[in-house]
Amino acid sequence: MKKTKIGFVGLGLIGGSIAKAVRLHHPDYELVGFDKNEESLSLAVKEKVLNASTNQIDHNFMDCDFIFLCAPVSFNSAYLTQLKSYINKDCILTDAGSVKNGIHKEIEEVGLSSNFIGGHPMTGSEKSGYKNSKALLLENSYYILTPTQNISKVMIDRYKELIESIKALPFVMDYQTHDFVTGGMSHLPHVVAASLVLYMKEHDTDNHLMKQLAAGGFKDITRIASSSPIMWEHICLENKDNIIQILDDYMSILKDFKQEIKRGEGEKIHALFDSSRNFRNSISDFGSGALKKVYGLYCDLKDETGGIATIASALAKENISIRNIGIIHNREFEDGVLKIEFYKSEDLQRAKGILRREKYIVYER
Ligand SMILES: NC(=O)C1=CN([C@@H]2O[C@H](COP(=O)(O)OP(=O)(O)OC[C@H]3O[C@@H](n4cnc5c(N)ncnc54)[C@H](O)[C@@H]3O)[C@@H](O)[C@H]2O)C=CC1
Ligand SMILES: O=C(O)C(=O)Cc1ccc(O)cc1
Repeated sequence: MKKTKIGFVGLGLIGGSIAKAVRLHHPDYELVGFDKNEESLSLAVKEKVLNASTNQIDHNFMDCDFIFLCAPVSFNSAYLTQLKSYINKDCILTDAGSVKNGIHKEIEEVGLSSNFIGGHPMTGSEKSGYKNSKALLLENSYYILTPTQNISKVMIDRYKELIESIKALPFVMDYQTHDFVTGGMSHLPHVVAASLVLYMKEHDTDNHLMKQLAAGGFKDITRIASSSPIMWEHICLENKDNIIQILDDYMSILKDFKQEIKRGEGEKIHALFDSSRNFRNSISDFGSGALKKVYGLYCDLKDETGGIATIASALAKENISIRNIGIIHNREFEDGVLKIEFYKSEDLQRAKGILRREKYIVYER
């Protein structure tokens, strides 16, 4: 029987992570890749993530069951015409781009709509490149699929199966809804994070006191300002109409803050923060969060040296893998608590039992 074959165009953070996840869960699949960065390609071949690499779109892409386009958004469409000659009728062509309207239109123009299902993993990082890619990056994350009107249900189901097999969570929607929703929950926050950093850069004191003294809040909210400028240039240009409308709506909320502060209206300022706090608290950090399906808990630390290590080793002894662990401080937990995330719901349930048995106070939000 023919082995499942998957082609990758662009093997950076996302392409590399998808390829590594497929390799982890399907060691027998044949993976081929093209990237303009030859170092990434040779590393991927050396690590046996790819079976073969190429420095152009060529016969290596023949007979693929899936082809993933994972270059920066506007570069993905550049390869459609070349790829078309290698794509057979059952090949699922997909992308990983953060914006969908451009690629859906190009796909229509090139005549590949019976092969195309847009794809967008709702996970990532401010880092880029194959060297930062990880097999587990996509695990438990939503993975949005935007099928064309012309694609068969059988093809959608095949794509969903692949995504589920690498432990991500497929979520189907039309590409227009995708671009509005990601505009509000991902593109706007990236623009806001960048603008906060630029505010500090341009308005700090001569001896850089803001930069030196910036607390956790500034760092939390601006982590994503370290993301790839080329990626965000493409996203802003491709989702221009949505982002402009969203920025207008956002700026009107900023104006409300400015107006109430100017008027010295304590009650109204309070109401803005209160309404925001209530809504933020209704978004679970775990489970049904907008970006990641994560299983986690908060736990009060005992006041002793090596407190985190004690908890980590109690869980390790029971073979529970920790996805993420760290102390957080916020208004809700003013003294700081330990936030622990797990890969699986069963691990969360077992960890809760173990920690409560050890007399830790455990919270879920
Ligand atoms: N970074 C993130 O957190 C997320 C990114 N995405 C989307 O995934 C796509 C890839 O992003 P990343 O992997 O983060 O970027 P990246 O910069 O890590 O990787 C992009 C890869 O494409 C290659 N590349 C660039 N131009 C190319 C060209 N003309 N031809 C062939 N290869 C080319 C680069 O050498 C690099 O290996 C983008 O469309 C982005 O919108 C989606 C979800 C999350
Ligand atoms: O690092 C983060 O928190 C992100 O928000 C990453 C990210 C960037 C772009 C996407 O299209 C999806 C996710």
